[in-house]
Amino acid sequence: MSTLFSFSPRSPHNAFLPLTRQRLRQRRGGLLVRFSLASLDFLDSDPPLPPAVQTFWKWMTEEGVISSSTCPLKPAYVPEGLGLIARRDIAEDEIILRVPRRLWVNPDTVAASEIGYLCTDLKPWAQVSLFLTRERLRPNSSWRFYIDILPEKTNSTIYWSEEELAELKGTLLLRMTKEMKEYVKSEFLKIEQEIIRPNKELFPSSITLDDFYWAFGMIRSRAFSRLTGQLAMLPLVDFINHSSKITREDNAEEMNGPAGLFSWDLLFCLKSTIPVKEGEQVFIQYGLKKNNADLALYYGFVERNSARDAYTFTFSIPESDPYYGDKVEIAKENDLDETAYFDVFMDRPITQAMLQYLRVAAIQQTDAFLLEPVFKSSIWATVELPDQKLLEVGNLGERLDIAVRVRLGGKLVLQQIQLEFKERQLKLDAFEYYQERRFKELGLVGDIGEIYCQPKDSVPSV
Ligand SMILES: C[S@@+](CC[C@H](N)C(=O)[O-])C[C@H]1O[C@@H](n2cnc3c(N)ncnc32)[C@H](O)[C@@H]1O
Repeated sequence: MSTLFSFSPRSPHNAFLPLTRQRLRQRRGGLLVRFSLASLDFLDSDPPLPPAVQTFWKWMTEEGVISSSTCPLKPAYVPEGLGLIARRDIAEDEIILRVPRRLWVNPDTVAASEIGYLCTDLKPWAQVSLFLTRERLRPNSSWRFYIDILPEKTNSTIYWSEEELAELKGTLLLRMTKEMKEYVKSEFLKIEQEIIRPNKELFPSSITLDDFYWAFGMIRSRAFSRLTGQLAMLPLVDFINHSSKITREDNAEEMNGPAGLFSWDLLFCLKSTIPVKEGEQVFIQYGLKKNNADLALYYGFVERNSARDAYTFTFSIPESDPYYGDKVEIAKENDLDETAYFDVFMDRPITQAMLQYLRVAAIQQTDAFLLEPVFKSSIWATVELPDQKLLEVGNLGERLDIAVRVRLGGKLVLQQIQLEFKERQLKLDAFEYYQERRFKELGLVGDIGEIYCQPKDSVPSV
């Protein structure tokens, strides 16, 4: 597999060269089938679109998914890579694409394929990853026109080199990336041993971990799952890019409808949630709840918007806790677990759920124990803002820019949390302790703290 980014050990910042159009053209070579492109004049573009994209568009036309006369969209080079441009004005909530189920790549597609019977015990993402990896290596794959338009990689941190990942030191994004890669690797090793090696006739080309990472990255950055209920890669729909200007997520619906000349099928329908003028790019919202670390991990970009700056705290109730069972039970009753994750966003208060979880976890411990991890000097020693300066200097390249913004976002949020906890610490004396409240409820403690040996109501008055 060729690589998009070249590295020079003497110049670490070369690792972060931006993805230029020239590079984009190189990555999507692919097969140019001799379709007549006469009816697809609207695909003319400067610079010209890669042959693989033209072939793919033609394929979609032949499949009856788009009509060159009525399709409101065309593919084009945009700052986000490839994207969809309006060929005419588009109205709010107008359906702009309909992709029939027979063209979705999902666990049903895998089940119906030659390797389907081998994949029944795999998780949906692993099934589709193995399928995509295999189809990519098969010269005569019936999915060739789709696979040829998929990029070789994105800027998702799962594709970053060790040198690039080193820029994320101290961030949760680094841990999330490493854990995710470890998880994918362990699934791959199992699949390799139990499925690929014993079935060489079905897997004639060798499949590497990097091939599997590629497929996983494509799924993470392009698959849809909300509507179909199961993960699905949706050719054509997955040309759509994200914009922070889009504030609605209800961009799709499913319906039965015509799917080609003589067929009827379930259709995945993509809508534009805002009106778009002819010539403008059509966008969707990839997830309002995602923070910048999520965006970097899944899609390989971040937003320059402090509302996405977040720090994800991971809290656990230790098994050694004498009240472990009770506490986990309370957590589960509140849709949490022995380990819980809480995003804290810039300029937004800490959520009640996080404070409640912490209180439960700390019952019968001191408040200092509760807060200690947050104030640990090893964390705070790094909480100054040299990254702000780096951003001001600018011209960092795409990946270093992502790393610096995620680091800085996390640090700013940690600083905000430190202030918030300090303020709470000052007010601690005025707070009622859990035990105190419980004792009051039981009548063992009075309003001003007087202690009774028996419930107050049963204390005889003298
Ligand atoms: C569903 S694909 C969209 C099509 C993609 N641009 C392409 O060239 O194939 C998602 C990928 O597009 C890119 N992308 C989408 N929205 C973006 C944005 N707002 N900023 C930067 N990159 C974006 C990222 O590489 C992301 O992983």
